[in-house]
Amino acid sequence: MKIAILSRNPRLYSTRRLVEAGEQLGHEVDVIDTMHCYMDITSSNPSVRYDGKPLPKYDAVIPRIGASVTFYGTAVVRQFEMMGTYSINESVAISRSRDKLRSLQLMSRKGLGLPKTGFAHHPDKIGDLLKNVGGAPVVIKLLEGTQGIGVVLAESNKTAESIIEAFMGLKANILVQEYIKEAGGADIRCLVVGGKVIAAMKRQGAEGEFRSNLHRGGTASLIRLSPEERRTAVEAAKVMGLNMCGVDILRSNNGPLIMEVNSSPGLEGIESATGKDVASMIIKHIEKTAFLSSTKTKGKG
Ligand SMILES: Nc1ncnc2c1ncn2[C@@H]1O[C@H](COP(=O)(O)OP(=O)(O)OP(=O)(O)O)[C@@H](O)[C@H]1O
Ligand SMILES: [Mg+2]
Ligand SMILES: [Mg+2]
Repeated sequence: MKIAILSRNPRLYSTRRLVEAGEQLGHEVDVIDTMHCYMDITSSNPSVRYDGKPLPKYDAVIPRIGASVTFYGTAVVRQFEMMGTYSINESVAISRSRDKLRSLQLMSRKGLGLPKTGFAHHPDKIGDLLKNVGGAPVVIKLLEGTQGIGVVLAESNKTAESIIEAFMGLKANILVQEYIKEAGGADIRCLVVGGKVIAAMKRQGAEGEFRSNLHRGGTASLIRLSPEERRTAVEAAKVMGLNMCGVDILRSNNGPLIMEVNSSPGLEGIESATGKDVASMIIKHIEKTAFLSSTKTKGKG
C-alpha cells in the first residue's frame, strides 16, 4: 500500500515509528507536512498539492494533527477523503473530539461515565456553578489547556471562586469538574484501535501532584484493565467515531470516568510502558480496513 502520514515533523517518535512499522510490513510510507499542503478546493477533480506538484494517490492517510493546527489540518484530511483516500480517523471525528464541550455532551448523551462537569464563560453566580458540581474540592480547567497546564485544583469554594474570577478576567472558557480524589493522582490511558483496546498504561503524577501528565513529571506503568474500563474506552471511541484514539479514564468509586479522548495519541509512552509494537498494530489495522470501507463520509462531514 501507499500510505501518507500527515505530520509536521518526521523526527517525532510517533511519526518515526509509524514509518518504520509501515516499511517493515512492506508498504511505501511518505511523511507529508500537513501545513505545507495546498489545494484547489473548487476543482471537480480534487487533489492535494505539495512542493509544486500534485501528491500521488494514497491508499491511506494517518493524520497526526496537533491541537494548534486542527482547523487547517482537518481541511487537508477532508480533501484526501474527497479524493476517496481512506483516513484512519476521519476529519469530522477529529474536529468532534477536539471540541471538549461537544465531546462531553456527546458522551453524556450516550450515558458514559463522566466526572460531574459544569462549563461556563461568564457566570453571574459563581457560587451556583460550584454548587452544581457538588462544591469544593473542584478541578478548574481552561478549555484550551494542554499537558496539564491550565488545570487547577481548588480545595475550597473561596479559592475556586477566585480562580474562576481570574479566568473570567482573561475571557477564557472554563470547565469546573468534581475532583476525583480516589484516583490518587493517576489516570489510565487506553489506546483504542479498530474498536479494541490494544494497549493501556497507568500514569501516576509526581509526589504531591494531582495531575498525571508525563509532561508534569508523571510516570507510566503497565496496568490491567477491568472489563468495565475496557468497555468504557471502546464505547468512547465509538461515540467520537475515531478508529484510533487515546481514551483517558479516572478510576472512581463509581466506576470508570472518561476525562478525554485524544485523536492523535502519542506512541512513545505507551510503547515503552507496555513493550508492545503499537505502531505495527495500527498499520495492520489499516491493511484490514483501508480497502473495505474506504472513507465513510468522502469529505461530506
Ligand atoms: N476531575 C478530576 N479529578 C481528578 N484528577 C483530575 C481531574 N481532572 C484532571 N485530573 C488530573 O489532571 C490531569 C490533567 O487534566 P486533563 O487531562 O483534563 O488536562 P490536560 O492534560 O491539560 O489536557 P490535554 O490532555 O488535552 O493536554 C489528568 O491527567 C488527571 O491526572
Ligand atoms: Mg485534557
Ligand atoms: Mg490530559
